[in-house]
Amino acid sequence: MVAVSNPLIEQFFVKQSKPNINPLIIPDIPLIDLSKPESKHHLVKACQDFGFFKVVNHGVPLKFINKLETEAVKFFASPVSNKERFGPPDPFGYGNKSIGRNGDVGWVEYLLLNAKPESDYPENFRGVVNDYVTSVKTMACEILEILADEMKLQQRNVFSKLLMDEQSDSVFRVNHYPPCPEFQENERNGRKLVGFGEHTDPQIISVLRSNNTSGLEISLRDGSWMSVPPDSESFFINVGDSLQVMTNGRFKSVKHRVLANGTKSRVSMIYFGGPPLSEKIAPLPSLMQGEEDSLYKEFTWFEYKKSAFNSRLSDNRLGSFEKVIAS
Ligand SMILES: C=C1C[C@]23C[C@@]1(O)CC[C@H]2[C@@]12CC[C@H](O)[C@@](C)(C(=O)O1)[C@H]2[C@@H]3C(=O)O
Ligand SMILES: O=C(O)CCC(=O)C(=O)O
Ligand SMILES: [Fe+2]
Repeated sequence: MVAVSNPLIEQFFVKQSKPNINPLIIPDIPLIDLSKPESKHHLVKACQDFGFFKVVNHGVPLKFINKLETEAVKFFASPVSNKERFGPPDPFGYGNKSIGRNGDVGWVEYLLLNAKPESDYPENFRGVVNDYVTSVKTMACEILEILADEMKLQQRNVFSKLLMDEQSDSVFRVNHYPPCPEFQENERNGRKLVGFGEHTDPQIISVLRSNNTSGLEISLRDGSWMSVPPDSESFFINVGDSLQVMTNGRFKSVKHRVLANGTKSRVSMIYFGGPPLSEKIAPLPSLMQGEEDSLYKEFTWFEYKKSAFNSRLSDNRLGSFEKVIAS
């Protein structure tokens, strides 16, 4: 069979992909059960080894999750003219296929919102997003506080206070990856349709929940891609670039991407916990050992965010903030 060569579709295929992981050596995604005290001992290792883990018994009420998903499904199913009332994203609002301002595209439509409740949310999202974000933020802060405890940092709120701050620059996003029937043929030919191209998240921590459609993949240390089995009852946590810097590279900001599907639509919702714009992002002094040097130049979240939003999705955004250490 011949692959579809519709030029409009072509741009959504992955150009060069590192191999998928060898099925014989698939590692387990770290699983953290927040109701089990012993689970906390695995958190630091998960952030160091993967920068990614799954959370169960998270305490986020199911009714908040379901209400938000219902509204999201309704919104994306509404006429284009309705959705476009909320676009284009500048930076907040409705977007379709175009991601960011620098030419990235994906087989996705989305709503990007300020995590602080705002009156320009689509009507039905107002209270619903607030309930959901408040609850997810509480869970993210609990995780960040356990991490601080486990790393024996004196201030257990050293990370979480950045999300709790009135000025916290946090973002909320709902993504919809519609099925692409034209893609089925290409899938059989081993081609991959990109929903959201490979990238790391710039913030401190991202909390992701999706419906039961697969698509999310994380990049492992050897560069192979591992597919994350979806689980609508759990949350997935990504370490962001800022947490990598604050831990002087001990935690890894995980590279990830989403592949779209020929038949099933994927709906995901992600809270990106970020610090206030004026916050200095630097390795925590209390974490540095002996003569340990900072791996990064000094910058504020404002400076990093500005540089991130001028970059392409797959760029190594932290690269220009790394120090050249003389050997
Ligand atoms: C191509 C881009 C989209 C993005 C801004 C950027 O220039 C590079 C980072 C991208 C990202 C990834 C994580 C989040 O989804 C996001 C909202 C963010 O903070 O950084 C997106 C940005 C976006 O979609 O505008
Ligand atoms: O939609 C997803 O599952 C992940 C999307 C993502 O990584 C992002 O929006 O930054
Ligand atoms: Fe992401």
